[in-house]
Amino acid sequence: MKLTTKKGRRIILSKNLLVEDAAGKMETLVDSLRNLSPARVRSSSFDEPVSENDGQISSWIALHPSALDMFDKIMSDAEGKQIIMFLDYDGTLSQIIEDHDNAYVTDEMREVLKEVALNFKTAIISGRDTDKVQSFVKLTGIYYAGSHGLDIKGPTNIDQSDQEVMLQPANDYLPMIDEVVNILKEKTRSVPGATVEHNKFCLTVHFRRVDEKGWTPLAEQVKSVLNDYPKLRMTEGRKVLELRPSIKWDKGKALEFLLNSFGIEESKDVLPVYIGDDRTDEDAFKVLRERGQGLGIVVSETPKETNASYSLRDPSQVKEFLKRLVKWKKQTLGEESDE
Ligand SMILES: O=P(O)(O)OC[C@H]1O[C@H](O[C@H]2O[C@H](CO)[C@@H](O)[C@H](O)[C@H]2O)[C@H](O)[C@@H](O)[C@@H]1O
Repeated sequence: MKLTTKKGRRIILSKNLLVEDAAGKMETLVDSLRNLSPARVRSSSFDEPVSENDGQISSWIALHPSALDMFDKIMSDAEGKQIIMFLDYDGTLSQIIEDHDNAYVTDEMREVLKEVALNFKTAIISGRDTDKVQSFVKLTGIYYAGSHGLDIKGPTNIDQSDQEVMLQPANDYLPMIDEVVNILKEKTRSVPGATVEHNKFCLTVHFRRVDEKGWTPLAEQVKSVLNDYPKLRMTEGRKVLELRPSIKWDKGKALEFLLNSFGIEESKDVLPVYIGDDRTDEDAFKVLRERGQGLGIVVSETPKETNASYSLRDPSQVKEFLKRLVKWKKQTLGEESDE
C-alpha cells in the first residue's frame, strides 16, 4: 500500500516502512530518521578536513560554502538591500539535546538575537508551538511562526512588547490534534524514552531517547494512527516523526506570507536570509531559490542534500554569523551618518 506525504513524498507500507529521501531514493523510515540527525563529526571540520570523508566534505563545501568564510561577499551582494532575517529554532539557535523541553537558547545567543531584532526585521520559524518558542527566546519585537508556520504572531504596532495573531490557517484542526496527541501518548506509554510533544497545530513524536531497536515498532504505531486520520500528514525531522494538517502550508509558505505582510514581497531591494538545519527548512530554502531572491544557509556538520546556498556548522557558528551581521549593520549606519 502506498501513501503520499509532504509534496508527493511516498511512503510504502511494507515490513520496513519505506520512504522517499530528498533525492528521490527509497530508504527505510528508520534509516531516514538516522540520516536526518547524524552523529556529530568531531574529528574533522569543514575548514580543515582530516577524516576519510574529506573528499565528500570538500565537494559539498564547494557547493555550499561557509557563510562565515563568504561573509564579505554576502554583504557586498546585500549592499543597498533591506535584509530580513528568518531563523529556525532547534538546531539553529539552540543546540540539539536529548530533552526537548529544555532546549533553551544561551544568554549569549539571546543577547545577539536582541541586537539582530533591533537592526533587522526578524522572524523565528519553528515546528514548535509558537508560545513555547517565545517562552524560550523571551524577546519582543520579533515575529514568531510556530507549528511549522501554522501559527504566526507578530508585534503589535501600538506596543512592540505585545503579540497579535497574524495567521492561523489550521484552526479547524485543533480538536483533531488534541485527540491524536492523547491517542499517541497512550499508545507509546510502554515504549521507554518515547515522548509526544503537543505543538498546538501539529505534534511531534520523539525517537531520540528510544533504543534504536524500538524505532521500527514506534514508527509503526505512529503510522497506524496516521491511517485513521487521513486529514493529517507525516513528516520526518531530526529523530522525530511529526503529524500535521495535510493543508498546503509549510515554512516556505510562512516565509512568503511574512514578506507579503511586510509589504515587500515583490521588492527587489529586499534580501531575505533564512537559516535552518532541518528537512522542514528546505521548503523555505526552495522558495528563496525559486524566487531567485535571498539566501538560504543550512546548519549542518555533515554533507546533506539541500536547497541552501551557504552553510554553517552549528549554533555557535550561527551566533558568530549573526554577531558579524549586526556589526556590519552598525558600521554601515555609522558610515551613512558620516556622509
Ligand atoms: O523547526 P524547529 O525549530 O527546528 O523545530 C523542529 C523540532 O525541534 C525540536 O526537536 C528537535 O530538537 C530537540 C531538542 O534539541 C531534540 O531532542 C529532537 O530530537 C529534535 O528533533 C522540537 O522538540 C520539535 O517539537 C520540533 O518540531
